[in-house]
Amino acid sequence: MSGRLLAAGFRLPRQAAAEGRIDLAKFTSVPRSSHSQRYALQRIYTQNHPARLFHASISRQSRSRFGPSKSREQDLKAADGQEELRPSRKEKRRERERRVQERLNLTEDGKERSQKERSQKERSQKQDQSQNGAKQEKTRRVPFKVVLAVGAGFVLWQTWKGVFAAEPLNGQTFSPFEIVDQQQISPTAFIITVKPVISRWDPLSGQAKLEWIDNLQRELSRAGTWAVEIKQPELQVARDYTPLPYDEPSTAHEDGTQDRARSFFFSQPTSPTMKFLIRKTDGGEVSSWLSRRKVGDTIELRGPHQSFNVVARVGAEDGDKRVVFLAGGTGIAPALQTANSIFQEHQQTMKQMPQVDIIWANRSREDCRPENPIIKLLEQLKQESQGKISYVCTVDEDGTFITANDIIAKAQLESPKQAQKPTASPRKSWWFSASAGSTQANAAQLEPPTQSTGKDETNCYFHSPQLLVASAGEDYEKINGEKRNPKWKCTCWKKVDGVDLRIPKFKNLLMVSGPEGFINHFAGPKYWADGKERQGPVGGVIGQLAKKYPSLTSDWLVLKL
Ligand SMILES: Cc1cc2nc3c(=O)[nH]c(=O)nc-3n(C[C@H](O)[C@H](O)[C@H](O)COP(=O)(O)OP(=O)(O)OC[C@H]3O[C@@H](n4cnc5c(N)ncnc54)[C@H](O)[C@@H]3O)c2cc1C
Repeated sequence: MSGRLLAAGFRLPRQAAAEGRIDLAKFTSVPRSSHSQRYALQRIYTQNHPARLFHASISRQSRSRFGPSKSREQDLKAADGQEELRPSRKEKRRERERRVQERLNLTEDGKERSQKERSQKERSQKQDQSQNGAKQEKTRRVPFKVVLAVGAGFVLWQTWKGVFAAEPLNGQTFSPFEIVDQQQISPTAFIITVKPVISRWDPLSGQAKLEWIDNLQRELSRAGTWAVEIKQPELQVARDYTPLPYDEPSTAHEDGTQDRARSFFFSQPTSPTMKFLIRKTDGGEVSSWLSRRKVGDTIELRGPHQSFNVVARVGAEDGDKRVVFLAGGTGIAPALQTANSIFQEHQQTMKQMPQVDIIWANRSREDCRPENPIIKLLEQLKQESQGKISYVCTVDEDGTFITANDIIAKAQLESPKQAQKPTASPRKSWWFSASAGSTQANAAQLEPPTQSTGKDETNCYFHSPQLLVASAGEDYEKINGEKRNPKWKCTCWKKVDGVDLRIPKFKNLLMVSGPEGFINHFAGPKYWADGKERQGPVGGVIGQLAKKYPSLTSDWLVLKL
């Protein structure tokens, strides 16, 4: 077959060349071995010559014998006009080039795509970055939101704490108390009894709240003087008022002893209520408003505000210490607190209890009647303390005023001449008995001072008259805004047989409480400095007495309330 084809293939171009239709020189370079090239010659021939029919017949023959190749069939079809001719080499090359180009284009496209992708990627990266930035911004914003949320939560919590979760009585917010009793004891004075209002929002149960108030009063009444503020809501002003000693229930101790139950006002000793003795002052903003309150009304209290730690100041050295209290009118309330706290402190050691003498000055006779609950209370304290607490009631109407002689008598002041007289050797306290054997040995036991303060009493906060002048009566450290603990430990030093020992040099107390004029008359005025009312130097009647009786300066502290 190939021979015939070849013959046909070469004969036809020659004939065509003879007829001048093709240039055979062109075909010399065509390798004969290549079937495709030979076929290309045929194509050239048949394209331009009617002899294609011959070619078609040959093709038909070969097709019948071997079956047409696909390309040949295409050619035949093309010859028959049914199909397009197979692509020439050039076309193929073009096609190839095109494909290459396409591929290149593709690559370029790819490149483009990759570029696009890259740019897209970059864009997406940028987007991502921007998103990340946004996220970062978000994350940056999140803490801000968190801060806001925390801040809002804190404010809410503080509000909740302040309004609902605060202690039933605290120094920051006013707490509602209900008036459960009101007792008129004289034309101008009355006692109100209040108990905390129980709200369903309270974190403490009703009973727990009452117990809390009970414990607070018990704790405070053992230290010294304290007061709470009562608010006048219409004018938004508040004044200090002194709670009366509360009813003390019976308490059992580990050593088997038991404190007696004390009930000043109620048959039932345990009554978690607070009582105030209030005098209505003409034109007074708060006292007048309080006098118009009825049982069932609500008043608002803030505190407690502790002032003098009388137990720490008077001490319990030998039982020979004295407290003289000059009280004018409602000034009896801190006098009762003082007597009660000293009595509480020494209930188990009555021998060491200082003598407490109260001189109560009143304007009207009515205030000193035995039916007056305050007189009853004083009487009860007197009896329970076995005379260690005593009281005298003076009435202006009767012309019985407190005089300088009363102070001298109660304080048992001695003039220097009397003081020079030989006296019995002083009784020894447990501090002295501890140093009875070897003073040096016991000195070490009692922690001798690392720096010798010697006789310098000015460093002793509780017992120094010099430090007391500028004191605002703040004997307690603030804990959570409340004054609860003694502010300073006493660092008084006392020389025993030439050795400095850490022994508090206790002082007698001469306390003056009442209206401003009363205090000014007996102890001289207080003064204001740095927003606080200071004790000021001792003046008035006591100041005059101190000139005559030096022991009033050396052995006594004058406290103004
Ligand atoms: C620690 C402490 C504890 C206290 N404890 C008690 C207590 O237990 N019981 C008690 O009753 N009191 C107590 N007081 C006193 C109490 O705080 C009040 O001072 C008292 O009740 C008078 O207050 P008020 O608002 O009624 O009178 P305020 O309005 O303060 O008036 C006081 C006086 O000044 C006069 N006055 C007021 N404004 C004027 C003016 N513009 N011009 C001239 N005169 C004026 C009034 O007529 C009145 O006589 C205590 C005080 C302190 C500091």
